[in-house]
Amino acid sequence: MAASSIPNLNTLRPRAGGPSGLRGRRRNVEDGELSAEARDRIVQQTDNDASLSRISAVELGYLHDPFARAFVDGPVPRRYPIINRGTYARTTALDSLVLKFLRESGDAQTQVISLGAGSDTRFFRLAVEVPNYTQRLLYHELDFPANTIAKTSAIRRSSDLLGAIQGSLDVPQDPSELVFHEDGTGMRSPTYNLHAIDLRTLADPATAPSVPNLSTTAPTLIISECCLCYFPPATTSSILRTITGTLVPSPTPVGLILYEPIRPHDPFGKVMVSNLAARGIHLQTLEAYSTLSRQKQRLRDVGFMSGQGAADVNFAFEKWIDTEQRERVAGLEMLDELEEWRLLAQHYCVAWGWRDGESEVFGRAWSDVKAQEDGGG
Ligand SMILES: C[S@@+](CC[C@H](N)C(=O)[O-])C[C@H]1O[C@@H](n2cnc3c(N)ncnc32)[C@H](O)[C@@H]1O
Repeated sequence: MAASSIPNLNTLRPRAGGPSGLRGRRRNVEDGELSAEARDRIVQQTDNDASLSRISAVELGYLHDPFARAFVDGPVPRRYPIINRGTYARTTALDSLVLKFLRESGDAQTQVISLGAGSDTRFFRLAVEVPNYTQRLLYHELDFPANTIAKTSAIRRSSDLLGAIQGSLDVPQDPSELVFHEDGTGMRSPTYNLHAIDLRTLADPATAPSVPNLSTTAPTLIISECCLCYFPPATTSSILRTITGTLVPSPTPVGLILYEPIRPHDPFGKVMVSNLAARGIHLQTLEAYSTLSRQKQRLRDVGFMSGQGAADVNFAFEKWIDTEQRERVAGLEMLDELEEWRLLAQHYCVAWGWRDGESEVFGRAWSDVKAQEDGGG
């Protein structure tokens, strides 16, 4: 397993003797030992791990995703059963929040801004699964140039990815609607847009780069799936304030979905933190937003005042996914240690919050989503 394969459900599994465990590691990589470029590279490469986990879950039948393979060449190692289940639960949980928002929006134009999207396939899956929504959806993915260049090149090579984008356009035949940047770092279209932007440059609204094709008025869903956790808490708040204050200002409704690790202070959490440190990653948000209530408070602090909710992945798997699907997933692979799955899944959370304008689109979409209280099962 690659040393850069962090941090998701895969490598945070605290199995001391296992391939991703601590045994054999003599010391952690201290922050000061790495240059800023080296630290950025480690963070960029976390996408590779997310992508490999997605493919493992797809190939074993957990997820249906005809696009996951388009971003990775060669054989993909099979992940542990609890990791595959985690990838399934996380993807399904986030999908359900996204779909509730799109469904509730009806015929209105909508927008998604996916921060640190990496090789994420959500837009492409939506384009084929719910094409009636994606024709009215402006979808923006932001990541480091290193990752958007790779994704742009994969899109150019893949008739399936291109077909999904073209199929989402109202006028699929018009080639002028789909433009690849000359430098190969991204692309734009009336639906799918890929931007090479270092998110830290959004922290200061005065110098933030423009995001082409961004609507200031369409109800907007921001997704951070294991991304904002890489920044200091003050930087994540500034980035979110720039988006909600300058790029998509009030009264446009804006919702946010976060997926990131939590609970660093119990024995499992401590190993999780050590595993990350051994690879040169110090997640500052993990300390600051360590519980579900702290996650909800942070959402309020950055202006998502109309509503907030949070749940760990174990809760989302138990309460959001219907019995039939859970039984299907349970039948795919033997899960030796149910307790290990629960522990792992309790250390990742989905948090969501919104600022509604008059339309109250997020309130209608999300107010009935089952949230979890801290300490609750
Ligand atoms: C763990 S990966 C998650 C990828 C994707 N969201 C998923 O869940 O499959 C984290 C992503 O955040 C991106 N990222 C982290 N810091 C970033 C920054 N400063 N600017 C742009 N992207 C960043 C990384 O490059 C990487 O693609």
